[in-house]
Amino acid sequence: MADRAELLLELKQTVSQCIEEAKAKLHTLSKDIWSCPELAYEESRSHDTLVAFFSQEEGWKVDSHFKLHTAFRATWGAGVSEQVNVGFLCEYDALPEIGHACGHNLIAEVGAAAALGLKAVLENTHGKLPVQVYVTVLGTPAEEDGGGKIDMLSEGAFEGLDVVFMAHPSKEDAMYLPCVAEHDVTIKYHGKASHASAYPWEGINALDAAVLCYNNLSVLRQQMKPDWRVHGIIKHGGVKPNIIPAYAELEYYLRTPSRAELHVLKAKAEMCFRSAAVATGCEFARNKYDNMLRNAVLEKLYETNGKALGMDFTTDEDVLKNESGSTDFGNVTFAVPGIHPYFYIGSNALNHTEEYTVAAGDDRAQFFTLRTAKALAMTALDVLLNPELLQRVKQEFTEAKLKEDRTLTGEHTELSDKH
Ligand SMILES: NCCCC[C@H](NC(=O)CCN)C(=O)O
Repeated sequence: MADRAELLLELKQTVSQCIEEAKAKLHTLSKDIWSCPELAYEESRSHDTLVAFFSQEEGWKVDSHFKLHTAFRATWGAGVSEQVNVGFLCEYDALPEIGHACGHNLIAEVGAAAALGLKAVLENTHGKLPVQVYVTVLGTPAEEDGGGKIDMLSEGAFEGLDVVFMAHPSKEDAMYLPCVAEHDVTIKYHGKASHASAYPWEGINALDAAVLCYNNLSVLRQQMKPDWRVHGIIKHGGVKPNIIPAYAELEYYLRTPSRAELHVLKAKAEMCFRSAAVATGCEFARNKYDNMLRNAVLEKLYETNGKALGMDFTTDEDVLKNESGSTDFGNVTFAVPGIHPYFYIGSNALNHTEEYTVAAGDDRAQFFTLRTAKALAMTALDVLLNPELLQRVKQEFTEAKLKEDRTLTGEHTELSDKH
């Protein structure tokens, strides 16, 4: 046991050193992505930058345009049977008008750095590990809109992975922040145009329907559970004041802490759409985001490694209980055990702001980004050197998934009976 502990410490020190030695090219990678923000499913340049990055590294097999046009896969390992397949994910989509305001360029850097560090160590263990290891990097586009990981899950991109890691820039270090289930919906109203002054009575005002829909959803909030969310915009409300709008369109996000509750909220919201007018179109998006299935074993390992590297994990109960965005990584956690910690980047700016865009491109973010990559790679080493630990990770995943699935069927039935 002491030998394993000594080996683990030695390998973790080597991982840190390898990532440090690669910091210049990793920074260039991140800055290249940051400087050319691309929207969901349109990340062609970022895809090419990451594919070139791994193609120039020795030993990686790179599949460009993997399952999705702007997704990729890079793999390293012997490809023998009985191996452990460790996955690292890279996100790289930006937000409309404000660029990388969620720091996805840093997510890509963390994934690449952790994979490089782990691979560098594994190349030199010469049989000291109890397992053969395969390292898989998946470039997963369109997290902010559409859910590229969900498309890739349905295409089998995550099959064979034993454990998966990524990390997300934030205003604090956290092993986990609440991630809720979410579904996009576009609501369309078709009316009839007419001159708004000369003969408005001849028109059918689609914008009126949109406004009523907006107000219906606003008053629905009184009957929503406090941790449900409904928020949206009127994307199209007419072209000129003197033309009765013949078309109006709204886009909304519906969110609940669990997959099961989302079903109930969607039903309530749909009644709001339809009661505003005879809604001529109500299209739920192709992909529904799941809540996150946590893994306490991996979170604890990550916390230990992060603290050893100087991370100061938040203990603010408000943040830990209420911070609730969504991510398509939630869907991944129902297929593969994994963690999606958050990391401080040297700024108190809030995600999805122009200030955060500046912070994500600032050199000051590099120290925190590389530290996170080291902690992820070290956490991977923890489970690779200790097969029993990996079994505990998988056991927890199986039990948590079973519990969620029971809730999904049970709560779904119970909630639908009530509404
Ligand atoms: N279908 C739209 C999902 C939006 C996902 C978005 N995610 C985040 O902000 C996490 C950080 N990228 C959200 O929660 O609004």
